[in-house]
Amino acid sequence: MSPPFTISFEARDIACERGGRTLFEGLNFVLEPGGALLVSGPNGTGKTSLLRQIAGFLPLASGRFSAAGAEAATPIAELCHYVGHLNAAKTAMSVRENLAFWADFLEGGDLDGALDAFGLAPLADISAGLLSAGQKRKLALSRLFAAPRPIWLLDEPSVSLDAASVKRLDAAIRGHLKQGGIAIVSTHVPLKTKFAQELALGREHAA
Ligand SMILES: Nc1ncnc2c1ncn2[C@@H]1O[C@H](COP(=O)(O)OP(=O)(O)OP(=O)(O)O)[C@@H](O)[C@H]1O
Repeated sequence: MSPPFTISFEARDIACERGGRTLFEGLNFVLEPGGALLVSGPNGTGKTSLLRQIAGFLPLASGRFSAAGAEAATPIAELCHYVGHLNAAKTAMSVRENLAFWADFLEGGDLDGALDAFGLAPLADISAGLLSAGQKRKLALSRLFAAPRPIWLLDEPSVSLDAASVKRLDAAIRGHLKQGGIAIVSTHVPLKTKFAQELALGREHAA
């Protein structure tokens, strides 16, 4: 699937239960191509859970997600890149091998673009296990460029990043939106990215 993207994404009447508790219910939003959603709320209100539901890792208690546009027949999970708290890197493999794995697995192939996206080219032959926390996060984010996917799900993507890298992340999200991509982002760090909508999850289950 090559940019520019034409997918729009709808969440209708979404509910989430974890450990027998209802975290949220009746969530609705629509994102057009180029739209970004900021998911906010105190700790424990379900930001990660919502992103994991969209990525297909967590079942819906009710509701449905749907996509419309040229690639709408593709399962939602295959339209998404999910970058969560875990960096999903194989520690014994080099940076390049990790990205090559993802490019292959996601049927992409822009390995050089992925290595350049967050400045990892000089570290290409280092084992991922030897990277610093910030470098590991950059490796996880570089996956966004290993294969084009229209919907980016980013859970606290700036954690461990230095100021220059946060700017790079911000610019990467804006570039994705310009190509018609969609970004759904949970962040406590202010970004220059213009979020079309904000979804503030409630406080009743905060801990
Ligand atoms: N596997 C699980 N079983 C039961 N409850 C869980 C499970 N995983 C998470 N929870 C609970 O679900 C709630 C929401 O967690 P979630 O990680 O989605 O919140 P969050 O808004 O992303 O929080 P934070 O801002 O701290 O990252 C929390 O109360 C958490 O304890």
